[in-house]
Amino acid sequence: MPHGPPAAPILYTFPGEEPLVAALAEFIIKAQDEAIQKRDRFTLAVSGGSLAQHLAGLIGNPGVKWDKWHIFFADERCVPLDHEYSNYRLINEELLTKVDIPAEQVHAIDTSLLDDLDELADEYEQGLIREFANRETARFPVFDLILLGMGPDGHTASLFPGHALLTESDRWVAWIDDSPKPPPTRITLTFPVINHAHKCAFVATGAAKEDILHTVLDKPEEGLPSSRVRVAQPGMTYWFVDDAAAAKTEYLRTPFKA
Ligand SMILES: O=C(O)[C@H](O)[C@@H](O)[C@H](O)[C@H](O)COP(=O)(O)O
Repeated sequence: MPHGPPAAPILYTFPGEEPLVAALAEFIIKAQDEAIQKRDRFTLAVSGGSLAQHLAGLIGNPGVKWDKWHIFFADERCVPLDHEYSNYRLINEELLTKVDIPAEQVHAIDTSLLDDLDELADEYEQGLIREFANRETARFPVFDLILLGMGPDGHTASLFPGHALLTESDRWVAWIDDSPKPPPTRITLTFPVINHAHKCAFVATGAAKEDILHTVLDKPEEGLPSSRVRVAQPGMTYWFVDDAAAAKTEYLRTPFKA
């Protein structure tokens, strides 16, 4: 896939949770259909946090072809898979246990490597290489869709403001042991991987996000991690936001159309 400079993100706003959840499901299913048509599979990376509950529109949705889905984690906390902090546990409880996705198509971290973060991140990267090798010729894996959240400090995945990882240009998966949001040890996809996706979509809701959304969208020159998500063309970056989170941003709204 040829990659050009990134286009400006597209902002969709919704009056509340319900229409946002419905629109997000429609958007994901469209991305799924395009991917299956071209590649007969749908590769997705998901974050933790509140994102999981915003995926509820996929449950029981006849448009979803679960057998074609291959799910990775945009970031994961380095804890056992049944730990309260585990992103896998969260997505599993909120979504995966309620749908019919083959277990081997959900790529959790290898928790036998929790004592060696280098090995853990490397093994996760190997999983990406196994998934994407021979399917894409690009230098980086090209996910069909990456779903992200945004923290109140502007972080996304486990890419935090001011962290050395913001300039990582080589690794696909990196680890950190100094996350300001607990727990401290995490692995994360890096910016080159995120920005090579076919599509990347943020979901941010609630008044607690209004200030940071204003900074991230209206002042990208401040270089906060969420502002650095700019998918290379022909890919695109999207924001799914409720009116409460969008209260302060002056960024141009686009009417939603899947
Ligand atoms: O594992 C994590 O901590 C997340 O991947 C993180 O990047 C999250 O998406 C944001 O902190 C937003 O979280 P909320 O949506 O819960 O505010």
